[in-house]
Amino acid sequence: MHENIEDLTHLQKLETSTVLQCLRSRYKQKQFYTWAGPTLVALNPLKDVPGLYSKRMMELFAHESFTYKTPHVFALGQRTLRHLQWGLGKTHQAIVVNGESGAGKTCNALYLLSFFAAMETNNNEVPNSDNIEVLLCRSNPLLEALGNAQTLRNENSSRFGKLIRLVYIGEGANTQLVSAHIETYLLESTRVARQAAGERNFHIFYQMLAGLPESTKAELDLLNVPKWSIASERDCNAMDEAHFHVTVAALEQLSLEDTTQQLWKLLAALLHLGNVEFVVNKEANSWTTDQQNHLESAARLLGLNSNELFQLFTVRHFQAGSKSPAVVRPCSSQNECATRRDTLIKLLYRMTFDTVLENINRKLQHAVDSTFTIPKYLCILDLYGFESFEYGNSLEQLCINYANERLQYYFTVNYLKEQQLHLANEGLTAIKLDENALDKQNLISFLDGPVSVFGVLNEECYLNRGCDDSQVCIRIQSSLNERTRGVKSMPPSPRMPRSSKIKAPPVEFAISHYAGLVSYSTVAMLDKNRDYIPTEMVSALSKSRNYFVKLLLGKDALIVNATHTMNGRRHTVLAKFKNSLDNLMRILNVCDVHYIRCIRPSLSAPYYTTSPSQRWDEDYVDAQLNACGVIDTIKVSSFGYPIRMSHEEFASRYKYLSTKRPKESIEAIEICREITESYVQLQNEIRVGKSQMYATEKGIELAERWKFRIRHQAASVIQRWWRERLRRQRAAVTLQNWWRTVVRTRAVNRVKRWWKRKRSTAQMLSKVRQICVSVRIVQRTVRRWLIRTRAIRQKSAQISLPSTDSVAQVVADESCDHDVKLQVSPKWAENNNCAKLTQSPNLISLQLSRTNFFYSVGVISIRRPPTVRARFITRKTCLPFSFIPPRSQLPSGLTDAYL
Ligand SMILES: Nc1ncnc2c1ncn2[C@@H]1O[C@H](COP(=O)(O)OP(=O)(O)OP(=O)(O)O)[C@@H](O)[C@H]1O
Repeated sequence: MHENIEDLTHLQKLETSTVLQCLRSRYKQKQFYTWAGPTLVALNPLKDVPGLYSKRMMELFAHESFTYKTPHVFALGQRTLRHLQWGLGKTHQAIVVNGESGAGKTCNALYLLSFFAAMETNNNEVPNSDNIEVLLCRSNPLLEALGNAQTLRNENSSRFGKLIRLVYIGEGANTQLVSAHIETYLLESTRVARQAAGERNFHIFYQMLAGLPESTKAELDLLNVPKWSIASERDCNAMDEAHFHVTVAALEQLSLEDTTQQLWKLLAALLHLGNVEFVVNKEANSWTTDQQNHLESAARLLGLNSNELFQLFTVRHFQAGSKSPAVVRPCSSQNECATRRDTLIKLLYRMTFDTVLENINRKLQHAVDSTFTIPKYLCILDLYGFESFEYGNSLEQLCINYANERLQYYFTVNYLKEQQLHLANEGLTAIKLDENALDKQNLISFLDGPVSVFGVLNEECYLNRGCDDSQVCIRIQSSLNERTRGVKSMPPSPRMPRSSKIKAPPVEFAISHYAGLVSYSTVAMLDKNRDYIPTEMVSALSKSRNYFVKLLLGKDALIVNATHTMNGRRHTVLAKFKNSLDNLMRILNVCDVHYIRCIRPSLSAPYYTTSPSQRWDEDYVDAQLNACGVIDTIKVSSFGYPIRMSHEEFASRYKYLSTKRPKESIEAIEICREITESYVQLQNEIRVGKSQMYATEKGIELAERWKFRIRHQAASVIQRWWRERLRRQRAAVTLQNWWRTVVRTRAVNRVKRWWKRKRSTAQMLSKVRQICVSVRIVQRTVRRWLIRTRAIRQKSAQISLPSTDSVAQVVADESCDHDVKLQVSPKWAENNNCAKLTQSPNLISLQLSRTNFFYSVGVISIRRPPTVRARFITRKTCLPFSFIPPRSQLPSGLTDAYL
């Protein structure tokens, strides 16, 4: 029934049982993530799930439309990144990952980090080895080696809280990761000197013992030692050697090679120090040791004198005032010596951890020019989860549970209560909250107020009046009972049951945390809180010949000075922790906080062996859901509006959704109303408040999707219009080209025709010219022939020339032309001199108008040019010839006659 519900707020019945049922069925189906409103519930698969965090998944979730639907750690990452990029809600964003130890906080925080790194690499295309995201991922194995350890609950438990602050600049898609900073909280440094049964020291010791080459081990005197009391070599596992190489590679990649050798030296010194035991010399009223070789080695590695080092552990220095001389006394017990030795071990380890972290931060830090760009922060907080052991909860658990209490309170008050009040003020549906949840506020003041657990512990440390553990316990119990009196929802802290037979003084007090009742032991609590570092220890270290030790101390000396109260007293561990948490809360206050609640399905199920259904422990999960406040979150989130923005911002962002044309005079709130009213689906998701807009994630998702669609459509219209315009332009150009071609073709044809005409006239003229030449040649030839012939005749034959009259007569007879007849009378001819005697005596030619007469040797020829036009036919051969019609077609008047 609840199998496919991806958001617990959509459950019909909002009860713990239905929530559990839904989560269990999803876990069986290997659906490890579920939304609880804006919060992500992450169930620990307890083993690697193929493909769940692959590159392909990252690409899928980087796509916008996936963000709301599918619950996944990448979906939350993408949502947070979008809030940061597009300025939805507050400028800065934070993701709080919490849950109990082994629930999967570190894994989820790392997956988030790798997702943000992948998003950056996508933006930059070519990943550069100096890029922040690359450096961040490289620094992780080093921090894990120094700060993680195997506990009863988790093989790789982070023994420090971590706030990774990613610094971005730019807007929208141009937002870019430019810098980062890692801040740590409460490193469990007691672990370095002592560990609970079945647990291990920090990984780095085992990695070093398994992975260091023999030559280096010999240099550090680490060979042939049967047992290391702070980190037994027998506890080394198969993976330590491989992890050693990863750690060394991380140190190299972060360019911390100089630190590497010093780091091995210092850690080896700590191993040797741990082996130093103390034996009392009653006669001399002093202390000696059987492990002189370890003491010598430690002193050599730390650059100290071995005697001076031993004195630090066995001799106390007292100083009544700043001017009075110090009084020197040997330590009263073996325990005291061991405590002083452990103090040095813890101090050196803590300083090493801080120095490595500082080096990493220096690498990650890039100067951001905030004059032009406002840096935006994306913080990932991976803080230890709520802890409660059956026995021996001490100062560490008190701090851890206090931090969780404050985070939960922040969520309850700053998120739930603030929402309730705010929405009521805005005239929107008010949220009904469980009043008990709000009363948790009182518990914080029970823990850190003036009359409180912290108050008593700090006061005893400052007064230093030699209060024993049970007296401290009684004081705490009475202060708690006094404070809880009259507060109904807060049951008085129960006294731990005492055995009726043994009337032992009380050393345990209990606090009813939001996640359950936890009993704390006051044994050694004051010492832990005091965290006393003898001044002679600091001054001895400052004289060390090892520059690395001096370097570490130089930093810590500053911290020591800075952590003194106004009265000149050193800050206690609790006071320092409270301060750092106050800072953390200040950071969270300026951020939009997103939550990942990690749930471990079973405490006892062995890894890799059981099926998902076997790994499910209903009571255990139920306790964690309550401890994380998931049920409260679901109730509030089902009618909460986590995203807020001003009317102006909303109107300018989503004005595209408005169906009316924008007018300048219209107010932003009116546009907002118009938008929310015109979309039915938005009415319950986005509300118009009196001072600002309220929206759910879903509402913004819908609005963004519609805005995107509208803009897409508008872009399509513009593109279509533009393409149409381009097409028209191209068509106009085509038409113009065609018309110009037509005009040019016509012009060319005209010129061609003109040229053709011109050429044919020229040809005709040349033909006429040729004809004329031919005619002249013929004439000349004929004339010559006539002259020659006449000459021959005159010479050889005795032929008398006919008289001019007879010729004229013949002409007149032969001629049909009356004019000619008239004209050609002998007299007329002679008178008009038209009959000429050529040079040849045998040739007479007579020229009349339009008619030529030739007479020679008895033959008379009358030639009259035809009245018709001569036709000339030209062929391609260009050989002109005149068309001479047959005689029958000759015009009358043209004859050849023989005399
Ligand atoms: N998403 C996951 N996929 C696969 N295995 C996981 C996942 N989350 C957690 N685990 C497994 O659970 C173990 C514990 O997870 P993790 O170290 O993240 O817990 P934690 O809450 O950080 O614990 P602690 O507070 O002690 O550091 C991991 O070593 C891993 O084997």
